[in-house]
Formats: sequence, structure tokens, C-alpha cells
Amino acid sequence: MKQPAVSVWFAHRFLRDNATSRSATSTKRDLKLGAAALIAAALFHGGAFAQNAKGSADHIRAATGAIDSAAIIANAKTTNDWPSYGLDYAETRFSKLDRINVDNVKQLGLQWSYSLGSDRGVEATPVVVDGIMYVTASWSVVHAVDTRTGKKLWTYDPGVDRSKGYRGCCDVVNRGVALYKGKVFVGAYDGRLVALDAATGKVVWEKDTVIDHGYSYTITGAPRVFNGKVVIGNGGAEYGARGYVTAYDAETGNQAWRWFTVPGDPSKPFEDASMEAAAKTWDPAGKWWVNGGGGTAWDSITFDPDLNMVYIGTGNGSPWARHLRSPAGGDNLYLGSIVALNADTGKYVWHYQETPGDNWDYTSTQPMILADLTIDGQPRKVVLHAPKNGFFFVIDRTNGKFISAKNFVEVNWATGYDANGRPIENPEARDPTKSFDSIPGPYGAHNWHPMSFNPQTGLVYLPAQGVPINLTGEKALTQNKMEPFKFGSTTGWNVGFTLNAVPPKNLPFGRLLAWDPVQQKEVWRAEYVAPWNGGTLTTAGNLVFQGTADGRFVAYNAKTGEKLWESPLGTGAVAAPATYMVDGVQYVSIAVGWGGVFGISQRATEKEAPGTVYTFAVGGKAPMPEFTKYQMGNLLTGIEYDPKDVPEGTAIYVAACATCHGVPGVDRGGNVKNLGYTSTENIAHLKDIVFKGPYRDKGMPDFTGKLTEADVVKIQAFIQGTADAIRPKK
Ligand SMILES: O=C(O)c1cc(C(=O)O)c2c(n1)C(=O)C(=O)c1cc(C(=O)O)[nH]c1-2
Ligand SMILES: [Ca+2]
Repeated sequence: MKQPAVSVWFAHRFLRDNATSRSATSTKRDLKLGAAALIAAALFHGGAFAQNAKGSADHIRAATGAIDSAAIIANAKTTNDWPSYGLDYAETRFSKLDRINVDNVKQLGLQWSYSLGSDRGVEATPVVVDGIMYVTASWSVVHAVDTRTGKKLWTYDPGVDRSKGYRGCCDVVNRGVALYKGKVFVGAYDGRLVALDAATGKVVWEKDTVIDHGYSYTITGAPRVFNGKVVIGNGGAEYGARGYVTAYDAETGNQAWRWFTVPGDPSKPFEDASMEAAAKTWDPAGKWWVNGGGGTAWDSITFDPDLNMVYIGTGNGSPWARHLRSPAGGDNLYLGSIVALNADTGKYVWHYQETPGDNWDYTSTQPMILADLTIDGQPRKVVLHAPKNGFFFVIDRTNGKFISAKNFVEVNWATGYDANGRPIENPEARDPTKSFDSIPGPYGAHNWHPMSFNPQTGLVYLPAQGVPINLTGEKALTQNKMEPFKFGSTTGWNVGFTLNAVPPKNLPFGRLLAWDPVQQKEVWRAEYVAPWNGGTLTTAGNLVFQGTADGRFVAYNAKTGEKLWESPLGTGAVAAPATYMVDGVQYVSIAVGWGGVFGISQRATEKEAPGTVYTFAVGGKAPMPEFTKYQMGNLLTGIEYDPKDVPEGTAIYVAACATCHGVPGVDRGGNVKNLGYTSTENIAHLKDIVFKGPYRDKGMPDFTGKLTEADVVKIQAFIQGTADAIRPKK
């Protein structure tokens, strides 16, 4: 294909920029600027640039080398590129592109598909600059793709030890990269932050972000980059960990600042005044620092160029149970909070705690959106936020003051928020002597799946859900010790609750909500067959795009919620789509790969497909890849067992197997098999799989030293016993 010369390329960009511009005067000004830029670029680059064929290393260097904070801010005016996780620093996921719109969306067709070659969860939003796409798959593998052809430019695998997948709670996922001055930044699952050359995929620098490898720290989130700094947090609060975020110099990888989210051992000096203040809200009788306290910042980190602040969404308590973590109570700052830090220094500025004294895994790590709204006649700079706890928050981001909160799903842990922004709690919700059907449960009313905000409709498009879980408080806490019935304890889970000792009575659901953040009310909804639907994208074409748990890519009218178009995706989608312009054409891309904490063990599709990026355009005619039928297998038969082993087998299974394999015979298997439907041969030879087994390169831990052969016999009894118990009687 003949490549257009630089002037043509610039003219293209300039023309399409103006095509989406609304005001005549600004168009005229842009026209002048555009012409000047064109001449300057031609003079400056001479002929050299013209030879940079699109997709060549020189072209990638030029295109990505120009991405800095100013470029990300400038791009927000046109949104021709998708240069950072949430599109712009405000993380709106609102594209001003309208070539694809309510009138022609029905003509969307596949342009190309690209296999990510992965079989675990894919959660990344692609980042795209002048047609060069960076997207991550499971195990933090980065793919650079030429969107003009749909072909691979390079891949980078950080080489995470696959047998250590159990060191994160919720699948071996990654939510994407950050791009800055010719470098691609990715957080590897094992806690390294890696800077790659955007043109070649070669490592430029690498830093271990983990402060203590004795704890199960991971990285799953996308780094945020601004003003020469790249910021990342860690996961680990289901395992006993202390949260923190770290800023590194984007050029060198040298640490610029670090801020801890919860206080450490109070007998040692506090890192800063914010830690000293926070320690007053914890009870030392709980020795929280031994288990880290939690507050891990594993997803949302949002930079605000207007106020030069960075907002951190902090995670749940570790353990979840406050009665064990901080027996006398207390808010346990800064769990379940939005915290504003000075972007240059990492110094604390303000916080707003959405869930004081978290007790339910109510993370506030969910993606934030920065918006300027008129509320009660006043212009306000706000953060829009829908954390796990089921309330939609509007917070003043200049000072952290509470504006409003309203539940967006049914909740039972609190009845609302008072004028000071304190939840009005239901006392039963944290009674450690009773079992509680927590609504929302630990999967959250909204998890990491990004929401979007369309200023034209004034609506936020929010993937909401319910996954029933019953919580029974434990009496005592032990760290990293396998205990019967203690969920995941063999691989380090330590949450202080027994899950589903009493079967939950509420029902699962998943829905897309169009939410008015000013009125704090639902405007329309789309109901789904299951929870765990994808993140959203909204556009000036009056559209909302979302992938679904049941394997569809759907476009709605953003104003009315009318479904306008859908395409099958082969498997459930959890990530959010991105849209961008290349050579005058608008594309929509979505990275698909069923997984995440719900998708490891459960599913809503009959088909399966490897991790794949699908790219759509009006008139696209590429054939969809063949999807294969999901081979669930038959309900297990033929394992001999002693029924007396079943109760103990249950307890060991819950401690060692349930986090990934779900309930045998009841769940249908997610991206990890359900053991009630796996082959008789596998279960008969279970010990050969459990100890130094063949699936270690797929993420199966080696249970040597953690389980005994006698334990495995009991697990076999539980699996076959459960299969027999649920088999329909003839
Ligand atoms: O407390 C933590 O450190 C932590 C980390 C992560 C993660 O890094 O993925 C998740 C969670 N918690 C969590 O509570 C949760 O629901 C969750 C879902 C997912 C996912 O990717 O599907 N990750 C996480
Ligand atoms: Ca968590």
C-alpha cells in the first residue's frame, strides 16, 4: 500500500479535527493554526518524516514520542487518538468522534480481529496513537498492533511465573498500559513496573514495586503517567497487605514519591502526617499492621491537570472483618476512600471516605470520572464515583467535600448518607455474631469495569450488578495458614469471614445503568442475563458501547437506551472498548477474554474463544473467527470414595480449590475448569495434578507442602460426593 506523504497526513488530521469542531470561530482559528502547523512541520521535518511508512519503527517513534501530558490534554479536544486508559485525564471515555453514530451504527462490521493468544481474563482498554495500538492480555503480556492492518508489530511477555497466579485474588489480569514520550509502561502481575520502547517492545527499565515479597503483592491496574511521572499501586488486600502507590520518573525509573494508604506499625515512625492522623482511627488491639491493614490501590489513579492533584481510589480492609482488624471499631483511614495527593510530591491533600470502617470488601478502587457540573445552580468541579458499596458519589474535587450519594442498586448495609457524607448503617450489617447476606456482596455493585460520562446527555453509563455472597464473621485471625472452611486460605487468602456458610437468599443480576449524576437518578437501563458485563464507551454519535457477559458487543442510543446494533464476540467481554480515527476513518476496538474474579469460575456463554481484539468500522466486512462450543464435560462419575471423607474434603476444597474452580457441578466453569465436569481420569489422578502438576504453566499452583496426599483423597471424595448429590434422580 502506498503511504501518504507527511503533508497529506497532517492535512488529514487537520481536516477531520475540524469536521468534529462545533464553533465557526474556533474552526477559523484552528484553520490558521492548522495551516501554520502544517508549514512548520514540513519545514522542521524536511523530507525525513515523509519516508516514515505507517507502522515502521520511525513512524512509531515519531507518533508515540509526541505523547506527553500536553498532547494527552490536547487530544481531549478532538479525541482522534485514545492515548491513555480512560481516553483523557478526566477518564470520561467520552469520544467526540461522531462518524459512527445512531444513523449508521447498524452498518458496523468487523474490520479485523487479532488473537491475543491468551486463555485467561482480558481487561485492558487499548491505547491507540495514530493507528498504533497497545493492549495487554492475561499474564501482563503486551501486544503492539498496527490498526491499519490488524497485524502484530511486537509482543512483550514479562515472564511472570505462571505457577504464582494464586498470589492475586482475582485472575491473572491486566487492565492496560500507559504511553509517554515513546515508552509503553506496563505493570507485571508479579509487581514489576516495566518501561518498554514503544517502537520495538524492548525493555528500557524495570522496577520492582513490591516493598516486601513476604506478602502477596501483585499489579493488575494500568499505570497513569503525567508530567514525567508514572504512578502505579498494587493488589493484595485479600492476603494481608498494606496498600501504597508509587510514582517513578518516566525516563529513568527512579522513585519520585510513595504514599501509603494505611498506617503501619505505630511503634515505628509514621511516614508522614497523613499516616499519623490515620492511625488514630485504628485500634492497635487488632495489630492490623501484621496483616497490612489493606487499602490496596489496585485500579483507579486519576490525574487532574487543573488542580495538579492525583486521586487514588483505595481498597478494602485486610482482613475484611473490622471486628478482627480493629476490634474497638473506628473508620480505619484511608480504607474505602478517594484520597487527593499533590501530583508533584505525593503529599496528602484531602480525602473522602466512602465506606468508613470497611467490613465487606467495599473497595473504592473503581474508576473515577472528573467532570465540571452545574449543581444547584453552581458550577462545581467534581469526581463521579460508583464504588463497590452500591452508592453513586458526587464529590467536590477541589476540597474533597461530599456533595451527594444515592444508591444505584438495592443495598442493605446502609439506608443512605447524611448531610455530612456519613453512611447511615444497618447495625446488622456488621454484627460479628450473625451471618449476613451482604448487598452488595464482595463482588461489588460495580467493580473495576470502567463507566463513561457523556456531557451531551449528562449521563454516566455504569455496569451495575449483584453477586450474592453470605458473610459469617470468624472469631480469630491467623495469617497464611490453611484452615478448614476458610476460603482460599491454602493460597494465602485471609479475610476474616467464612463465605456462604449460610446460602445467600438474594439473586444475581447484571445491568447497564444510564445514571444522571446531578439528579442522582436512573434514566434508563438494559438488563442482562448475568452479572460481570464489560466497561462502557460513549460517543458524540449519541452512542453507548458495551461488551456483555453473554458474549455480545452492543451499541445503544445514549439518550434513550434503545438497542441499535450488536455483534457476537465468541466469549464474554469484561474490558471497555476504545474508539479512534485513523486516516479519516473511525474505528471501535474491544479486547475480549472472559475472566476476572467472577469469570474464573463462572460463565454466561456456551461458546469460547481465545483472547481477541475485535475492531469494527462502518462497512467492515472481515469474517468473524470461528467460535468453538464450550466443552463443559459430563457430570463426574466413577471415582471411588469413602462418604465419611466428604465433610473434611469440603473444608479442604474451600480452603484450597474454590477460589478458582468454584462449586463442583454447580458452577459451569469459567476460564478455569469446574472439577465436577472434568474427566474421571483427571480426578482419579488428582495428586499428580496437585503436586508439581502439568498445569503449573496455566496458573495451577503447586500444593507441595500445603496439602498432603490424604487431603487430596478427601478432596476427591468431596468432588465426587457433590456430583452424586446434585445428579438428577431417575
Ligand atoms: O484488595 C485487593 O488488593 C484487590 C485486588 C484486585 C486486583 O488486583 O485485581 C481485585 C480486588 N481486590 C477485588 O476486591 C475485586 O473484586 C477484584 C476483581 C478483579 C478483577 O480483575 O476481576 N480484581 C479485583
Ligand atoms: Ca479486594
